[in-house]
Amino acid sequence: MTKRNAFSICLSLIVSICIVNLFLTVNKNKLNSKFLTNILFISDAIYRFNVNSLNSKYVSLPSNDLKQGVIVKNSEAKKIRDLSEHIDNLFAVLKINPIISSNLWTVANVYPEYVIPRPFREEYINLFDKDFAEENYLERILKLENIEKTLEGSGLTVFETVRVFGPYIEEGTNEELFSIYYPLYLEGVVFSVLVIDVKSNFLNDFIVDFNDEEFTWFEMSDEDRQSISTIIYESLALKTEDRKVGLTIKTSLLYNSLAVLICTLVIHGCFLTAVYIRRFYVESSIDRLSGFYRKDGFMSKKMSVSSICLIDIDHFKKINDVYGHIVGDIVISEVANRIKSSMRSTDLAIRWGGEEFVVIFNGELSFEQFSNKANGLLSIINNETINDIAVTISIGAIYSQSEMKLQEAFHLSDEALYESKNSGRNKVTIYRNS
Ligand SMILES: Nc1nc2c(ncn2[C@@H]2O[C@H](COP(=O)(O)OP(=O)(O)OP(=O)(O)O)[C@@H](O)[C@H]2O)c(=O)[nH]1
Repeated sequence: MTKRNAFSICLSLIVSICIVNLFLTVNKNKLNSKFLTNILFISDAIYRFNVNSLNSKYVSLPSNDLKQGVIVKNSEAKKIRDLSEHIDNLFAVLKINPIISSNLWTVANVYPEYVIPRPFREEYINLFDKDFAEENYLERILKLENIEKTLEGSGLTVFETVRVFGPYIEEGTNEELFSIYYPLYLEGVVFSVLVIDVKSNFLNDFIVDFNDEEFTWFEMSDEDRQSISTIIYESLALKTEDRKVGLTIKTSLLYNSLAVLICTLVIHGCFLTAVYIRRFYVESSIDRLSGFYRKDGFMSKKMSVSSICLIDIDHFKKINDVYGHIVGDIVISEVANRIKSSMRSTDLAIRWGGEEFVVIFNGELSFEQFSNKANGLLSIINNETINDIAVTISIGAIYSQSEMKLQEAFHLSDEALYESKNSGRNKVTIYRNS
């Protein structure tokens, strides 16, 4: 593994850990805020039900059809509140609440002498007949759940009288449930209790649904599992500032590691692709014969330069004609090699034409140094033959204190080159531009 690869993997790993942590934190907050918002929707729906039930009319029993959906204590109730529509509405609203949704089991409104459950189950008739034989239905619930009959003197707000009980197995149906008891008060005195029964798995299902929507892998923590009643009570009953809102939620180490691994592979893959694309781009911009950059990449660039040399092999056509094109190629390649050997890493060489090259000198360079470099190029070629051929070059150069566009520098160098060629070749002509 190369150093660069190892570095990329380490960096990808660190970035992935940060991304996964951030993702989980953001979504944990999102889950808790979704939980709280929907708890408040439940409160809201119950409040509306309360108002509606206070304003509902009374209907007579037993002649009314309503009796089918009502459990009446010893047939004593002669008049009951007509709550069918409101309780059906409440049931429908709770059914689409993401916290409860398909886990909604029963909604029941309990009055002293009658109970209106939705859905109506035959098992409830026996249950109420047996358990509530001695007392009226409401009294029994208030006693069992320790709910205040009157608000006055209790020091509690209406919301704080809510009770959450569970999990327990419901007699008759054998369903494992949580029950939320919501007492309804009129002028501070309780007149009814609304009971919402949900299957015990509701909170777990809420988290699973969230996972499906948000691609998270949250699980209920043991802490949450043991305190579902408290969590629901605190969210429903307490004032915002008193609420310790929130599910603690956990994530498994296995899934966390998997997420980090996938993330690392993706980031590292992107890095490798970027390196590959860059290499492809660089390689495709290199001239194969000389190893210099190709001219096309620089034609469009609005590059600024100060000093450049334009180098042209003398009588190259003759070399081609006498020794052949292949030898001509060898000469081009060797001339390029020799130029390259006298360049600094900051300098840049471009094959500008067939046997014409441009060398751009970057960084600080005095005129004297520049002139020495140009003359050095001349002698590095003419000092030693190439394939037993005496090869010379001519150079036209521009030396400038200030920067100018590459195209402009090239034109000036071309004029200088013309002078070198006209004055016998194997020469350097430098224009100074101040
Ligand atoms: N072998 C070879 N020849 C090339 C290549 N590219 C261009 N040439 C040839 O280079 C020659 C350039 O000749 P000219 O432009 O007339 O210049 P010259 O003969 O060098 O004469 P001066 O520049 O005036 O000294 C042409 O014959 C081109 O065919 C190449 O890649 N390989």
